[in-house]
Amino acid sequence: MRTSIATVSLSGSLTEKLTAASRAGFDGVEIFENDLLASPLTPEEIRARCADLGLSIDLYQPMRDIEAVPADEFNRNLRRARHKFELMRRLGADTVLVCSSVHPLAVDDDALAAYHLRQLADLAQEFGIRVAYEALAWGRHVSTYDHAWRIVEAADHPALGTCLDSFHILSRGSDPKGIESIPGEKIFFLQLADAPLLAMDVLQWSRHYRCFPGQGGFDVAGLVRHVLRTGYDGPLSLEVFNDVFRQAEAGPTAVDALRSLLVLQETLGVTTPPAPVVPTGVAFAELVTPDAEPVSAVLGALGLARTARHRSKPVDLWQQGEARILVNTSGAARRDGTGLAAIGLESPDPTGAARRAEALLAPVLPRRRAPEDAPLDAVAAPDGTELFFCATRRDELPNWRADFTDVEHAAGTPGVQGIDHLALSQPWHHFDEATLFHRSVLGLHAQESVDVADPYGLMRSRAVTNADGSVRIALSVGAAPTDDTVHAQHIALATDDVVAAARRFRDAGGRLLPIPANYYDDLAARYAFADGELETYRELGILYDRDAHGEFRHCYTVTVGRVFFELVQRDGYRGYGAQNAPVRLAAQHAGRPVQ
Ligand SMILES: O=C(O)c1ccc(O)c(O)c1
Ligand SMILES: [Mg+2]
Repeated sequence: MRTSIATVSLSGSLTEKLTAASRAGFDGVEIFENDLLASPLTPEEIRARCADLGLSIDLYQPMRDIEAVPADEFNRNLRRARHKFELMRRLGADTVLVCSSVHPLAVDDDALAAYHLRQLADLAQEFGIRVAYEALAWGRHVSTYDHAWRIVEAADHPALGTCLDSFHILSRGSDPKGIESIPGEKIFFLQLADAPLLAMDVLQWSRHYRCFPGQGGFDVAGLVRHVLRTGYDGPLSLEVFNDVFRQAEAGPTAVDALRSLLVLQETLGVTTPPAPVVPTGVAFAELVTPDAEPVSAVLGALGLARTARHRSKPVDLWQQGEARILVNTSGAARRDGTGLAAIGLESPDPTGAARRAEALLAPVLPRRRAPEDAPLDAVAAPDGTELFFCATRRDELPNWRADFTDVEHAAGTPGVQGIDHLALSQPWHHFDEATLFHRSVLGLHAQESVDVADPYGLMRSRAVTNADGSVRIALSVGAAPTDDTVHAQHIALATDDVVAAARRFRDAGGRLLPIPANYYDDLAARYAFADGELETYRELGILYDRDAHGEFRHCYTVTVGRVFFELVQRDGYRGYGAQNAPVRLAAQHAGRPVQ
């Protein structure tokens, strides 16, 4: 199907918006009136720019407060409409959106509304223009799609149809099944937006919190299914008013937007991109650092051993059990300190996984490798983390491990069994995009988002996982864009005895994050522990939580660069210790070196 996006969904000048929509691969745009008014380009120049960019202008919008108003007011509206239709002729746009009136003088009179819309359609027809009437969820007298349709039906004019907007329909809890009784050719336009399920004023909800389909809580695909049954063959057009997208860079937002429509069409069975290849484990996590020494000291104390070195690059493999951590000191390594740069995901079909990623607009990374290295497919996540699709122990497939040569090493200390989860902080304007990316590109399941209090802001966190929990990635975003505590990343290592692992770490010279005594007093009030248990936790800085599935004990190392480690003992527990995160964040702030 054709894809379109309203310019209001993207940041920047009109030219920047059009360029971003075109680069992402959209077929058309809805031009939002304010974007045109603020543009130095003439309508003819905008038309030419769109043509050069391969974009059709699918809708001009909106016209407001047209119908069911007093006669003199309506006559002024017709005069205004004539101006706009002339403008649209210059633009080469043939459909205009009219949203239901919120005018204080508008009357509750469907016959009058139909009469006015018929006159407007008569005028529009002279210009070869079609009028699409949309019910705003907060319209004064017309606020539901079926009501708007009844008026359009009564007006009975070939240049008048309706515009359906998933936000207005689903935010009011209307049943979208009734859409099927509208003839497809009378649905002149379809606008799509999702939104998180919030209990708030619907106008504020619409103007600030809309998001792309699949990023909120509405069944947008279900609604589109009803629309398609009518025979509607116009574009799927995104109209998303969102405070974050207004500030984010237009280019990535447009890609995120188009990805949402690709996934939607897949859900509807309209297209069949390569199927998701769900990762089955974490092959490795790769840290880049300007100085290997501090991070190597922490890894050594955690019981990992430096077992191998890349044969052509300055990359060491540290290992214990199934936990594999690469430490990369190459020139490409970040100058801003130690960071988590790449994740190796164990994939049943690495090539298929890369094809899926590419079909969903993930940037496929060039294979920066020596001729003898294993050809690894990799894509970039929205935060820039490189995701490698790996086949670690399958002889028939290229194995990244074969690029490493074993080095002599002491055995390391058993205790750590594998990587429990990875926590990646997202740039503040990429959070919804990151969730949709991990779900759609990698086929991971997104859990509910949780809010965590940080002393200097609120952190949102959302985990994406595979079915058996062997891949768990916790995505988070902080309120303060420059706060490096909130922006730290971490690697959580699984152990079946966190007390022993924490002791060994400390005895080997490692520094655990100290946790305040008040936390343990509270734990004592909430749970009954065996004699001495709480004292041990207090001594080591071990945190405790419990859910319906089991108990959770965990502790943290101090931070190196932007990275810290967590030791995790998960006895059936399914969460991530969100209950304890505020205490952990406060402790990390307190422990930061004074600047
Ligand atoms: O919020 C508004 O005013 C507005 C304008 C045009 C639309 O299509 C819409 O859904 C909302
Ligand atoms: Mg709309």
